[in-house]
Amino acid sequence: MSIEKIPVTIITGFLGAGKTSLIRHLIEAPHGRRLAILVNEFGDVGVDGDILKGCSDENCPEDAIVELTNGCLCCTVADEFVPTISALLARPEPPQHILIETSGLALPKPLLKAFDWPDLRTRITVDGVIAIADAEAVAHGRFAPDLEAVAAQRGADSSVSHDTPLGEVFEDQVACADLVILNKVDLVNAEALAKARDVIQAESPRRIPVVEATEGRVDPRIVLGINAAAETDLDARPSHHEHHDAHDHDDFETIDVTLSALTDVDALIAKVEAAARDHGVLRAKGYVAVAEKPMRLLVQGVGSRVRAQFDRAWMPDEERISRLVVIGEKGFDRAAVARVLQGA
Ligand SMILES: Nc1nc2c(ncn2[C@@H]2O[C@H](COP(=O)(O)OP(=O)(O)OP(=O)(O)O)[C@@H](O)[C@H]2O)c(=O)[nH]1
Repeated sequence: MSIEKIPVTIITGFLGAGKTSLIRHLIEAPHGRRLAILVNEFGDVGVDGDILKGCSDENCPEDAIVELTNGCLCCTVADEFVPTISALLARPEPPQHILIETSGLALPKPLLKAFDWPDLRTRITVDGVIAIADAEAVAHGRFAPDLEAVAAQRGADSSVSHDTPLGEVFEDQVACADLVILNKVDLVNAEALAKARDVIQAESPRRIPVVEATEGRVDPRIVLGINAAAETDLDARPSHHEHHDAHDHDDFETIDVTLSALTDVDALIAKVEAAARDHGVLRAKGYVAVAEKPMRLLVQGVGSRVRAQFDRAWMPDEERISRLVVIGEKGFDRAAVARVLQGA
C-alpha cells in the first residue's frame, strides 16, 4: 500500500519581496489544511518566525512553526533540515501541508535536491516552488539592469549570466519556480508592472504563470495544490550554481546593530532610509524600544522603503533590546551603516 506523501511548498524570493506576508496570508485565509511552517532567515533576531507565530491558529499552531536561523538551509540539510521535517511529520496531528520560507538569499535548487534524501523522499513531495518578487524593484532594474541583453542571451542559452550577485540570486529563484507572484503592485503603475512582467518572462527558462498581489494576498488555491512534484523535475530548473561549489550568499553580508532606546520614530526611519540610499543596505529589520511606550516597534526596511509599526507589548520579563539585522552586498561599509543608525 502506498502512503500518500505530504505536500511541501517552497517559498523563495529576494530579500523583502513579501515571503512572510504571503505565508501570513496563507495561515489566515481559509483552505482547510493543517499547516506546518519552517522558516529560515539570516541573522539571529528571528523576525519572520515571530511575525508568523503572532498569527498562529488551530490550523497552524505556534509549535508547528519552526525557525532555523543557524545558517543557510541548503547547506545544513542533514543536520537541520531533515531532522526538522521528520519532527514535524511525527507530530501527533501531522501537518497536511508544509510551507518552507527560505531566506531571501537562498538558492532554491540545492534545497530541492535535498528532497531526494532517503528519509524524506518516501514521505514528502514538493507541491510547488513559489518565487515572490517585488514589482517595484524588478521594474526598476534591481535584478536585470538591461532587459534587452537578458532577452538576447536567453535566445542563445538557457542560463543567462548576470553581472550582479543580486541578478544571479533572482534568476535562480525565478528559474526554479512553478509560479511567480509579482507582489507590491500597489507601488507601481501599469507601465512599470508590464515591465516587471517582461523581466520575469525574460528570466524564465519555461513558461510559468505570473500572478499579481498586494501584501502577499493570493487565493490559496493558486498557491497550494500545484502538484508539481518538483523534486522529480530538476533538469527543467537551471541554476547558476549547479554543483553548489559557490554560494550566492557569500556575496552578501549581515550585521546586527544594537541601538539605544529612542524617542523619535520618524528620525529612525530617516536613518534607515539614509543607510539604504548612501550605503547600499538591501534589507534592515528588527525590534526597537521606544521610550515610554509599552509596545515594541517592528521596523522593516526594503531598500529605502521603510515601514514601522508597534506589533505587541513588551513582555514583563523581556529585555527591551533594540536591534536591527542589516544586510548588504559583500563589502558594504558596515561601520558607516552602524554609525548612521546609531547616530544621535
Ligand atoms: N507597499 C507594500 N509593501 C509590502 C507589500 N508586501 C509586503 N510589504 C512590506 O515589505 C516588507 C517586507 O515584507 P516581508 O513579507 O517581510 O518580506 P520577506 O520576503 O519575508 O522578507 P525577508 O524574509 O527579509 O527576505 C514589509 O515591511 C512588508 O510590510 C506590498 O504588497 N506592498
